[in-house]
Formats: sequence, C-alpha cells, structure tokens
Amino acid sequence: MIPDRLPQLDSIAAERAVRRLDRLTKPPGSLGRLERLAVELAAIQGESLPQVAPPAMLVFAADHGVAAERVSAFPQEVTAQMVANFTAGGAAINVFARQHAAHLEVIDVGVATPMPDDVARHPRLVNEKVRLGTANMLESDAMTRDEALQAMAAGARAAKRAAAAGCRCLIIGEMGIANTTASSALLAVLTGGPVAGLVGNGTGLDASGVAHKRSVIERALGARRPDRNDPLGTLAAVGGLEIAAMAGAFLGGAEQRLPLLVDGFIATVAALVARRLCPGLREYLIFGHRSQEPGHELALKALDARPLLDFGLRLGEGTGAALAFPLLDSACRLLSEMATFDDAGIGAGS
Ligand SMILES: Cc1cc2ncn([C@H]3O[C@H](COP(=O)(O)O)[C@@H](O)[C@H]3O)c2cc1C
Ligand SMILES: O=C(O)c1cccnc1
Repeated sequence: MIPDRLPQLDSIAAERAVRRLDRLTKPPGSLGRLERLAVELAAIQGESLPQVAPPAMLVFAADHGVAAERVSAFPQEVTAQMVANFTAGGAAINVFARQHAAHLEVIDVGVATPMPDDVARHPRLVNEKVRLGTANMLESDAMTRDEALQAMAAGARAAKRAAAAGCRCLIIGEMGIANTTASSALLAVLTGGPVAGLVGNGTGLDASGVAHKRSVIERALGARRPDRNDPLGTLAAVGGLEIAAMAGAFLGGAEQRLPLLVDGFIATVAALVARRLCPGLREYLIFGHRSQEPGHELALKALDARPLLDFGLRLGEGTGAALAFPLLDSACRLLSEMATFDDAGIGAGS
C-alpha cells in the first residue's frame, strides 16, 4: 500500500503558469509568494490553470491508550464527543467547511468510546475502525505494523473518495485526545531531537502536567526503543491510528495529484512519517500554518517547510489548513481570471 513512487510534478504546466503570470496586468513577480504558490499548484495538478475548489476536509479520529497516563488536559471520552459534534456541524472545522463549500468527511479509524446510533450511522461519518484505540505505549507497542498499514489504507481510501467526488485539494485534520503525546514521541524518534525541547501543553496542561507528559514520553521511548530508520515500526510503536491514516491520506492524495494542505503539529508529524516512507511526497505538501505547539518548529524544519500563516492556533482538526485554503484559491483565480497585458491593451514593461 505504500507507493514506490509518486507521479512526477508537471514541469510543462509549471512553465506555462510562469509564462502566464508574467503576462498578467501587474509588474512581474509583484504578487510574491502567491505567484510561487500558483506555479506549485500547476505543477502538482498538471494543469496550467489549476483549481483547488472544492476542497475536501478529511478529519481522522482515533483514541490513544496513553491517555490513561493523564497526558492530556481532557479525558479520552472527548474524542467520541467531538466526533458527535463534527457530525452535528458544531466544531470549528465545520464552520470552515461550510464557509468553503468543502466536502467534509470524518473517518473513525479507532475511537474507543461507543457512539450513539445517530452518530455512528451519520452519513458524514465513515467507519474504518481498525481497533478500539491504541494500546498504552508505556506498556506495549501502540499497535502492530499490520494495524498501522490498515489505518494508512483507510486514509488512502478517503483521499481516493475525495478525488472521485471531484475535490481538487485535500485538507487533512485529526481528532484524538492525547495525540500530541504520540506525535511528540514520533517526532523525537524520527528527528533524534530531545523530548524536552518538543513537548508542549497540547489542549492546555499546566507546567507540572507538561513535565509529567515529557517523563511519560521518555519512559515510553526507553521501553519501546523504536528504530528511527524504520518509520513504519516507529509509527506502530508510539504513533496513533489517526496519525497513520493521515500519513496514508497524504500518500493517497499525492497519487491522485491533489495538492495537500498540511495543518498543525500533528498533521505535520504525520506528513513527516509519510515522507520518510515515500520521499517524493514533499513536493505535494503545502503547509497551512505554524502551530503554537513547540515541536511544530522542529517538524517543519525536518520537512524544510515555511507555513503560509502564523496565527497562534493550537487546535488541530484541520483548522489551520482550512484557514490557509483561501490563499490557494486566490493563487488559482489569479491565473484563470486576471487579464493579460494583451487582453487589457496595456503596454508591458521592458
Ligand atoms: C474540545 C476539544 C476539541 C478539539 N479539537 C481538536 N483538538 C485537539 O486536541 C487534541 C490533542 O491535544 P492533547 O494531546 O492535549 O489531548 C486532539 O484531539 C486535537 O485534535 C481538540 C481538543 C479538545 C479538548
Ligand atoms: O497543532 C496541532 O495540530 C495541535 C496542537 C494542540 C492540540 N491539538 C493539535
């Protein structure tokens, strides 16, 4: 299921986009980073006039056994309660999905708490449960390699459904209480960075809570000893089902030539795992925002990424990526809607 290679970027479409941008009624290069974004989107989609609307918003949900160690300010049950909120349309990501007429799907790859029937059968919720939450990484591997692959496959299926529904880019988000702990553990292993520098307060732990979370991660890494050169084994040992599914959605989306808008800390760590599994992924990734979670800086550095927005968000769900979506849409609209010097009868500069 992990692709050997991804489609090459389309350099001809990119070149055409560059030429068109230079003929539009503005001084060449005057729209700065927006112009580079337009060219990137053309290369990814293989279209000189790329289009990112409508977007798909894919929210992967799962629970974490390590939540039992009280590493989050909120209890595990909140994952299922938020899934209900996503189906009812009341979460922050729902607001942005409506704003951008997005195709929103919530994919349950491992929520542990049972959900009421009306939630479980809701058309917006896709049941891809691999298991009822991961195991506590202090006691055993969070999941098996096979379970990590199953979750990745569920993510790839969601990306393919979005492409088949006519969506032109993916916004990939998550919900899973304690998933900043799993993401921090993954990041520490994959980058070799010290746990102390990358652990944050997640949903709002106080200083002693953060110190405890750090100690839980350090003990888990000591017990599991994941091999940083084995991204799948690391994902299975200390990762999460929704993180694996996001990694699969990134790879599946790239196979469909969809631009991939990466959200905050957790999504970036999932993208890092996916990139380690398939290096060609990097060129499909567009980073929406810089999260307040301190480990995000290191994750972005490992991917050589500069996010579009810096808004002080620390929510997840895909919200930071959704906020950046209008920038991608503007970049596409420039190419397709702006007049050229010839169209407008304006003389180009020398
Ligand atoms: C009501 C609520 C809504 C959320 N939406 C996203 N998260 C975010 O917080 C969680 C990660 O933080 P930690 O590791 O500290 O548990 C994830 O579920 C993430 O998506 C939420 C958290 C809460 C409480
Ligand atoms: O940036 C994120 O993804 C994030 C940060 C804190 C809590 N949940 C998610």
